Amino acid sequence: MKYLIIKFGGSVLEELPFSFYQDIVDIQRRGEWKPVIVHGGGPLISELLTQLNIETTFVNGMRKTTSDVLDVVEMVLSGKVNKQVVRTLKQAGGQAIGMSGVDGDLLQASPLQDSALGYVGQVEEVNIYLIKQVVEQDLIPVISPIGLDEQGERYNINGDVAAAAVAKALGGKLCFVSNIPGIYKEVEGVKQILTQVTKPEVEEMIVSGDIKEGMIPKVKAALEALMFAVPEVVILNGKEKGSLVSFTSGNEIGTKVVL
Ligand SMILES: Nc1ncnc2c1ncn2[C@@H]1O[C@H](COP(=O)(O)OP(=O)(O)O)[C@@H](O)[C@H]1O
Ligand SMILES: CC(=O)N[C@@H](CCC(=O)OP(=O)(O)O)C(=O)O
Repeated sequence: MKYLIIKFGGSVLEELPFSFYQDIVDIQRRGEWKPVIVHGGGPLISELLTQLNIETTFVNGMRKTTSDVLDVVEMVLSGKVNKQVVRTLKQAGGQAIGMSGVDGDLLQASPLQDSALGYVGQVEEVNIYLIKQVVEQDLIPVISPIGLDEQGERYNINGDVAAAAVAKALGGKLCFVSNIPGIYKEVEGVKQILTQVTKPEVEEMIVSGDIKEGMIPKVKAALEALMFAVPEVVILNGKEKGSLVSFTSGNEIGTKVVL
């Protein structure tokens, strides 16, 4: 069974064309690939935090998460965004089931070493049996990135980190769908999209500042996934119609991350 882990973030969520969801349903129907969705929703979380007058800051693309922030993160991701994605897949003719990483120990987590980030977690284990059961029922799993530790404490997990963990556990291809056509690099004042980027190049671009903000956890997660049995990782633009189908058809699209 070939799994395709599709991660889309808040950057593109509101702008994804309806055809993007239809493409996911089509891919599932054709049967070669089993789509598993992991989503983010960072900007929507920030919006609600601002409305509630709760301060929010990021360190290297990760949100500092106090317990007040954590409540809002869970509300937005596992409530609003997760159900919106399930609903849209239904409108596109598919059947999806929304799950948070909290449900059925789907994302077993531990706190990040960086305690300055508060309740931010990393994934220790993924309950792939649950995902496989759902997939066998011809349902598309839609996963929100909140994890639980052994004591039942919840953690905010970056969506890219969660998607890489799911891809690693399933050994599937990983597709980061974002609002940019790939990773760009400025060469003599001109922005160029890279068709492929290697681990040493990524590391250098983080140091030079060419890769910044939300792109940092994305490329780090991509490299981590590649080091553990994920056959392919690509970053592509969800606003570009047909981009996902193009990727599953083996065409060169977006930026491929390689070791
Ligand atoms: N070198 C780069 N190439 C492309 N995007 C970059 C780069 N460095 C930083 N970014 C930023 O990363 C963003 C994507 O990350 P993020 O906003 O977290 O997206 P998502 O919500 O899809 O996870 C882009 O919109 C862009 O602003
Ligand atoms: C720890 C951490 O940063 N968690 C993210 C979870 C959502 C997310 O990853 O959203 P995007 O995919 O839209 O970036 C956050 O709180 O914003």
